[in-house]
Amino acid sequence: MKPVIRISQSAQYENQEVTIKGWLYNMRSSGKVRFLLVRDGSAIIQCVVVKSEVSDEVFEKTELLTQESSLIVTGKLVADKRSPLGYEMHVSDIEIVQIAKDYPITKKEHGIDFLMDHRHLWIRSKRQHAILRIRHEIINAARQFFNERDFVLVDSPIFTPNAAEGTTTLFKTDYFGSPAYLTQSGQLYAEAACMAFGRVYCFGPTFRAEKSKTRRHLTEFWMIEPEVAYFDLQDDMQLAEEFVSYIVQTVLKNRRAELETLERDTKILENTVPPFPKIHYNEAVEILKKHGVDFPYGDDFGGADETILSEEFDKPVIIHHYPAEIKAFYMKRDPQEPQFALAMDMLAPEGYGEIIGGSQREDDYDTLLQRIREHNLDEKDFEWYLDLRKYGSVPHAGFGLGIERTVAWITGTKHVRETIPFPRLLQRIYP
Ligand SMILES: NC(=O)C[C@H]([NH3+])C(=O)NS(=O)(=O)OC[C@H]1O[C@@H](n2cnc3c(N)ncnc32)[C@H](O)[C@@H]1O
Ligand SMILES: [Mg+2]
Repeated sequence: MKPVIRISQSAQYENQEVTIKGWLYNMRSSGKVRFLLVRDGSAIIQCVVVKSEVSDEVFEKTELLTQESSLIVTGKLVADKRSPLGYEMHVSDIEIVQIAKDYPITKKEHGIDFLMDHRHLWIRSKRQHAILRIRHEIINAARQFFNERDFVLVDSPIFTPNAAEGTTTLFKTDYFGSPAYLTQSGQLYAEAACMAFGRVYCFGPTFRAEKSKTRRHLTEFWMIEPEVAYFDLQDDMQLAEEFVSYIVQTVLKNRRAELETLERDTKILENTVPPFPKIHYNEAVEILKKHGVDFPYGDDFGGADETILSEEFDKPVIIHHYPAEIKAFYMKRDPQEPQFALAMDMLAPEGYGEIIGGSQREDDYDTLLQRIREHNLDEKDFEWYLDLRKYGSVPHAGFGLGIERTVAWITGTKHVRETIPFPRLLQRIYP
């Protein structure tokens, strides 16, 4: 029995007979030789079938094979400098598991709607596979970063009784006869957790009934949200830049092959190290004016503004001190300039826009109660949240990093629908 290996393990089995279980990615012939590109999810290897070196039965099997047929190949692994993998297999046996008839995604160009309708198959293609591999790396690095710094994972609930990020983008559901809402952000619960553990993070899907059909918006997206007791805005911004730098440098170290598949220019990624430029909202408005944008002072920045702002810098930029009027109820105001909230957004360069939103939280009971009332929120839904300001309240801050927008930037992918396995958009929840 030959060892069954993952293609990515080839280096450990050079000049040995091995078995690989996978699918036919592509095939070409040259007379009495067949070149099978076999993928197993870890990599792709060229398997060479020479008519004179195998039984007629094995060679005839190659005549039956089609794109994405599942098969088990056995043969000798030999070094080959021409192969991106560095190895190829000289086949001695083939077992066909299933012939794939009329696999719909062919090598020709397909429209995006067709590809999205076949997302469950499209994720097998080289580019999509590379993007999702990098997504995995980003999530792994993010968890590693927090685990190495003594953060405790305390996941927030998905069903919630309240709105965290405004009441206009809530998904409402019936919860045994009472209304409940799919979480927009795990933050409020992370604040409770940080009073118990000091420094926490939560990581999960979050939901926004956004009526936006932009390349940056999903209705279900994944967010990782740290929260730290005794942190202020400055601490928050420093944690954010260290966090993003760690993620980017880890991807550069571990996912070169995938970045090459995506033909990603990594210059700006190489440059993503602390410190990041940090500018006040007022400075950001000046930059927009310099670019001839007639920006209404006091507004939030839109996608186009964020693109202009992010293209001013050769690494992510943090904008802080947004007008309090346009920000969430929980944000603390700057005592020196109370018209501004102690908020920050991180914009990725190259026009990818906002990847992080965060702030220092209001820690005074009466002030927070006043904000809840000003925002016409139901006080009883926030009694627990107000308790955090009754029993040992402390300054604290945190942020949320959107996984999909971060994947889009790092992989150089224009639309977030290609950065999540099964995207949920304004007009799509299939497959
Ligand atoms: N713990 C916190 O302080 C997080 C805070 N409560 C929060 O939710 N901020 S945020 O609304 O700016 O969203 C944070 C990030 O979440 C991402 N985000 C936010 N909304 C979306 C949509 N609709 N689609 C994809 N990604 C989205 C984007 O990167 C934002 O910067
Ligand atoms: Mg935001």
